[in-house]
Amino acid sequence: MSDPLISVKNLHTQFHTDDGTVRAVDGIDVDVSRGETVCIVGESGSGKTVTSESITKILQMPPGDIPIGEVQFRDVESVRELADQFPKRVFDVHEDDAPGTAGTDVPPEEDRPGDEKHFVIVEERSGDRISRGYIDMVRAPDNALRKIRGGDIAHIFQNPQSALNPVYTVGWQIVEAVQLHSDDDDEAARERAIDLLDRVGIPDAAARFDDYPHEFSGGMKQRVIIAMALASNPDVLIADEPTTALDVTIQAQILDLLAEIQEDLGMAILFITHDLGVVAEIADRVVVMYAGKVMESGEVFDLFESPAHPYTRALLECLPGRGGDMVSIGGSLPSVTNPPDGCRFAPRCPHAVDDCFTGDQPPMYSVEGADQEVSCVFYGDGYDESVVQTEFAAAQNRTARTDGGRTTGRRAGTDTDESVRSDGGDR
Ligand SMILES: Nc1ncnc2c1ncn2[C@@H]1O[C@H](COP(=O)(O)OP(=O)(O)OP(=O)(O)O)[C@@H](O)[C@H]1O
Ligand code: NI
Repeated sequence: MSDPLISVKNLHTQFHTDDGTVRAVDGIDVDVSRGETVCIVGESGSGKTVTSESITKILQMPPGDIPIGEVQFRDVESVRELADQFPKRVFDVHEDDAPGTAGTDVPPEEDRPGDEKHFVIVEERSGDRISRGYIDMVRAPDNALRKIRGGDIAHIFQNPQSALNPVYTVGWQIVEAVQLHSDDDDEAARERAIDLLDRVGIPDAAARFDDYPHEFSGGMKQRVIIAMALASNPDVLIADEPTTALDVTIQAQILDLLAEIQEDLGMAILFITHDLGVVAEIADRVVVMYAGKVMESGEVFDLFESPAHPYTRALLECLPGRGGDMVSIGGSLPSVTNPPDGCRFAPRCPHAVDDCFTGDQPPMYSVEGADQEVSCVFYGDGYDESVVQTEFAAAQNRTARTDGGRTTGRRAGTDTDESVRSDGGDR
């Protein structure tokens, strides 16, 4: 299997505020491969935007800070290009191994202190040519990041208004984006801009070239933004709620457009949304975030078919047409400056047992028979995962019955502890 194009590893993004350190993203892993759409989904405040902005460091730093973690950009062309310009670190090359199976000896991050300068990591060569490696965007200096941002990795945002300059024509703004990444003269750039407008479905593109942003509807503006993002032929598109401001019909059209473009160009898309309906439309893989942590990740059909984490189940039940009513999840996100021990979702989880309230967030366990991983103690040894695979709402009722109504999350489910633990973790 080939490497993902983007590998977010153990990312921690914090904000130092007067009220303490906000742990907005608290050790998450996300992979995105070429041709793949990965959706990060979660409630408001779960850390989706901060994650996406940490990847290319468009995040304001300070107040933002990334004390731990790597964002590996594994585009070998970019690695070669930057390796020529910046100091690079070469790790052991296993030339004897069969192609594509070479092991690497890249030490874990904590064993590479003071290595900031070496953000270009070469893992493998064939002859003199770099064949495998990555750019660690967290450590990359601004001049290296500028090459990648808007070129190899493009961002689109929720509000097209703010991304377009009202005083310049739409055509001119795309020409500018084209020329930023090519040597095209004005004539060639103009032609390319019209092609791009046409590509994103602006009717009569040549005639609209000289129009100003205010002459476009919201949906058409978002198409223009996508055209600008495509101007550089990016390998990765990061889209943060790009359709949230649009009405449903237009939203569906924009999602179709992105899927189409992806099929044509084979780029990787990281798509941020709080809307599981949108996820169902476009995702290949899903990452469910909650309070700065990943609760569950997996292939979209598996995850919708059999959500593993109680939080994912709760989110899915909020979808109209599922589980009857719009059930909203009781309670609210935990404190971001002083998060609880154990699973971040435990205080709101109807299945929580004592182990859910101690230690760190549970590790990511593989879900048997599915392409899915879940951070929930019930998937560990000695637990029976079927306990959490009941309907969320039903489980809530049952908890209320056995508990005589739950006043604190802390004791929820303790009187069912014995039935929950299955000896030796038989399945
Ligand atoms: N500049 C900042 N200073 C302090 N805290 C911040 C800052 N930016 C974000 N946060 C906090 O980080 C956490 C994650 O925010 P983020 O914007 O990533 O959430 P989100 O999942 O994108 O939510 P939404 O769906 O509302 O966009 C929140 O608690 C937020 O208040
Ligand atoms: Ni956001």
